[in-house]
Amino acid sequence: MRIDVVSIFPEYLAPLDLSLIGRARREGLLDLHVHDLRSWTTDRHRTVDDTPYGGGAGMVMTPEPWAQAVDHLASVGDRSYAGARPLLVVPGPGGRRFDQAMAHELAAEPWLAFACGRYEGIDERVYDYAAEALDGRVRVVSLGDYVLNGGEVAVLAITEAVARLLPGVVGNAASLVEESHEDGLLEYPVYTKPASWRGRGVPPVLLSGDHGAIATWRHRQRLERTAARRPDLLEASAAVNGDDPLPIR
Ligand SMILES: NC(=S)c1ccno1
Repeated sequence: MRIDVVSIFPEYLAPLDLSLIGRARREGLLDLHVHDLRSWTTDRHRTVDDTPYGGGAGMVMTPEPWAQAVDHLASVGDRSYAGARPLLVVPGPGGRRFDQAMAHELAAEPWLAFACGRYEGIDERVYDYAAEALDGRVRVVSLGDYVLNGGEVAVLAITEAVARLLPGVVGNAASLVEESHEDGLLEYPVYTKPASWRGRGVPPVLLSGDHGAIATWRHRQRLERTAARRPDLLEASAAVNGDDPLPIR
């Protein structure tokens, strides 16, 4: 997978050099290109914003640098990928909610590009321009119903959630199963040595060696934890599957 990120703070993406994502890049599983939007400015101050038409607080990101960034991505597609175009993801509070299902969707894409807005946002005409230049593949995506100062933090989160699903990135693919949100349930509690710690023990079933009993216990823990913390997930599952949210009584 190739990922391009355009930002006025490229150094914000430095954490993508670390840990599993950094190793995936070094092993060629992930081809990451981070671009400074200001490299597509022409004035002495490398300006990327201006006052909003219609008034209001703050500044709006001007369209031209973004259009040149989009043109660069299209030219990369023409030059190196037989005319292919990336799916452009623009993080923003007004976007479609990012979730594990979308992480899988994005992980199936060969090429993602992220546009990190700042200030009060990007001139709306850029979205239309990008849609024309990128075969209509532009998606505004929100991590949640809250406001960040820009898209970079969201790109870090989305990139990690997506890249870890790529074959070979997470050492043991089995660890991706039974994770929270993979099948509509939260994950079960985990324990490790020592068996007795500051007067607290480990559930005896986990020390029993009875794998069937352990699996049953873990599933029940997932159901109970989901019911306690995220009942909405159970209601959504019941609405879709028509099943009793807590079949184990
Ligand atoms: N909620 C998201 S993803 C966001 C991006 C910028 N501000 O909020």
